[in-house]
Amino acid sequence: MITAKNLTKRFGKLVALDSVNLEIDKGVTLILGPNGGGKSTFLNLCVGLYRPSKGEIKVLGENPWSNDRLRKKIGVSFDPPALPRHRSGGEWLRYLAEFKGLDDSEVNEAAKLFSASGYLDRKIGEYSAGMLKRISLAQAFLGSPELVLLDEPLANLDLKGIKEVAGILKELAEEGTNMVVISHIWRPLVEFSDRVVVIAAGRVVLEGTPNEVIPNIEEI
Ligand SMILES: Nc1ncnc2c1ncn2[C@@H]1O[C@H](COP(=O)(O)OP(=O)(O)OP(=O)(O)O)[C@@H](O)[C@H]1O
Repeated sequence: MITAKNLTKRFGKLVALDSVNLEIDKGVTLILGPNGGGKSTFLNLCVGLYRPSKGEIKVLGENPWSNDRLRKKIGVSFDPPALPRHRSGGEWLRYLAEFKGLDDSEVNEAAKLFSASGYLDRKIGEYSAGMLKRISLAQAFLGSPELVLLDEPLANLDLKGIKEVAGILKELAEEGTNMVVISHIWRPLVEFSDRVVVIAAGRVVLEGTPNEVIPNIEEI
């Protein structure tokens, strides 16, 4: 699904990702690692918001940089969610549905999935952090994309919400949704993850099945 070859991203003198070679297959891949390690930078390169400084990245066989055709095929939830404050959640999801060539009914389905239907008419700027997260998750799964990338899907949710959303992600995984998930709250997600990748200081430092990787992450 995703191939990175010598993928490097610099911000001025800072090397956020340093010659990363990584192959992400179908299924669920969990990306872990310390703050500032380069995880979100990797996600931003995957969705074409950043352009590599060196090396290359291919997502579903395409170069993601400024690639609207690819953006229509994938779903993404950022952290913090980057959503327009003066629009309602419903307006934003309908705008995205139109961009992706989807029917409006998909908006209701995605909102229902994350229990966000009750506030689709309210302005995003009025949402609590948890409500914002649910709309952002609905955005990611809108129209059942081939690949969904999630940055901290469990952040800002209360304990009940964490359990609920982890359960939904598990069901979607079992139905065959391909996901790349960055999460500091990894315990509820690891049981249904196929692979775990640890990125620290701009490099992939561990990679394998959960059984191979999790026992070795104490120091992260
Ligand atoms: N747009 C940017 N401009 C300048 N520096 C950036 C930018 N985005 C990220 N960085 C830097 O790149 C490094 C990696 O950041 P990144 O957000 O990818 O880490 P992360 O692993 O997602 O961290 P966290 O777990 O805290 O979310 C950090 O040193 C960060 O300050």
